[in-house]
Amino acid sequence: MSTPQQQPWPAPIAQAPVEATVLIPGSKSETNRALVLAALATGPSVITDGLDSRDTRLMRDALRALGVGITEAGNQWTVQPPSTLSAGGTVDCGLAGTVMRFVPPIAALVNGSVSFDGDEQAYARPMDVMLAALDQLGVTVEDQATSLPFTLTGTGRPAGGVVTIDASSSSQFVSGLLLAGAKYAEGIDIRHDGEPIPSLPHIEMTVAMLRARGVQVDDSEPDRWVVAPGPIRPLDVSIEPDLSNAAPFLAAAAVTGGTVTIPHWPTRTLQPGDHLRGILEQFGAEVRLTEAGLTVHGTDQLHHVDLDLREASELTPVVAAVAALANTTSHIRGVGHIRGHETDRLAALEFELNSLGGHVVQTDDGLTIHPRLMYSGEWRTYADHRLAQAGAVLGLVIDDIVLDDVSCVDKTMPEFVTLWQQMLAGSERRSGVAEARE
Ligand SMILES: O=C(O)C1=C[C@@H](OP(=O)(O)O)[C@@H](O)[C@H](O)C1
Ligand SMILES: C=C(OP(=O)(O)O)C(=O)O
Repeated sequence: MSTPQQQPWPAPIAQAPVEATVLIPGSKSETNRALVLAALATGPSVITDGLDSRDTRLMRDALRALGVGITEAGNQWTVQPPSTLSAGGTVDCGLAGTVMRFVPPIAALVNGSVSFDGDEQAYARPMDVMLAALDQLGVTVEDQATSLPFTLTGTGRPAGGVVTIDASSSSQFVSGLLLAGAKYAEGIDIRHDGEPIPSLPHIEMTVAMLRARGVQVDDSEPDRWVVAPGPIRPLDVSIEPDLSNAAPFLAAAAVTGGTVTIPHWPTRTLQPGDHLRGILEQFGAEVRLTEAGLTVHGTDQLHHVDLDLREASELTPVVAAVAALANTTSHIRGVGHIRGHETDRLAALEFELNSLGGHVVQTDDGLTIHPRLMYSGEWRTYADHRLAQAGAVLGLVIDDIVLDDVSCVDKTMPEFVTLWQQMLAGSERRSGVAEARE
């Protein structure tokens, strides 16, 4: 299906330490969960400050293809669930994990067929676990497909009950089944059997958002989630800023010795991006959470780190970029599954950092990063928004880094380039660099 046009981008160097306050748009993970739950609810819900990006547009269009009414008026979207979900549609998943893992369990509620496709690159992302789970639930998966594209045929109301899966390749398999499970006749009893599940905070976010809508979820046993059948209450919600998308901006403060504030940083949140506070401290930055938001102040020290990022694996590319600029060798562990993210992120980071002069080695479950003097060159982004963010961070302090394609930021933050440029322009004005150049 259609993919965005490639757009090369010379990543701007920081002429001065960055000094900026950056407003970060809404959380992808929260927005797409809020949309799905609103679509399955017993009445209309209003979502305020939802993220408007490719992944959430794909989700809105996917739900519309199933007959859900969604009207958008500025920063408020009203979601009107249909009395019955409709069959016959095609869902474009793009490269969005949340669309390809959250929508099929809803399609299981349709009496008839729904087809799923996506970017060619999405065909490589793990789907086998979800398709096998749906098969256990009585949904027909045409041609026994194990990845995108595929067609599902449901009978209207799956029985539900016990489903045993190995979710070690993505927490989204558990979240997807949880989100729809209350609508199955017997609810759902998900049991994980395998290596540890990554990104557990994202599953906790799913559970919390279900409970906020009156759904009973028992997660008292490790690796087991039991959802009672029942209605999902409509709920009007405001979406938090996307804390993972704050990563490159906060990293900019750390690597340039500047100061960046992100307003509206929640004091309590289930977003794994909140781990950035501890991570940046370990790199040697000063981190303060006040009423003004989260402020990161870079010091003249960039320490190496030894981090298990299993819970917050989507931070790996930006963390790896910072680590490549640190004083000595860093280790990132617990993220073997990100080989199945937008691209094989471990291979991509190893290759790209090494091609700029770094010395990075993949391990079974992460990266060993030996900082070296790095030099100008092309940074390939592999259609991965977080690779683009990592390249932008490096470009702040290494001359002439050119991203082969920055359009991929549309996935979760279409305004990335504008916000990045504003951050740098404001910093130059404050430091007087801009005037000195004129
Ligand atoms: O449920 C979610 O919203 C997400 C779960 C995580 O997926 P994995 O468990 O596949 O890492 C995360 O990396 C992704 O960006 C968003
Ligand atoms: C892994 C990510 O996305 P997705 O939701 O497509 O899995 C990500 O945003 O880093």
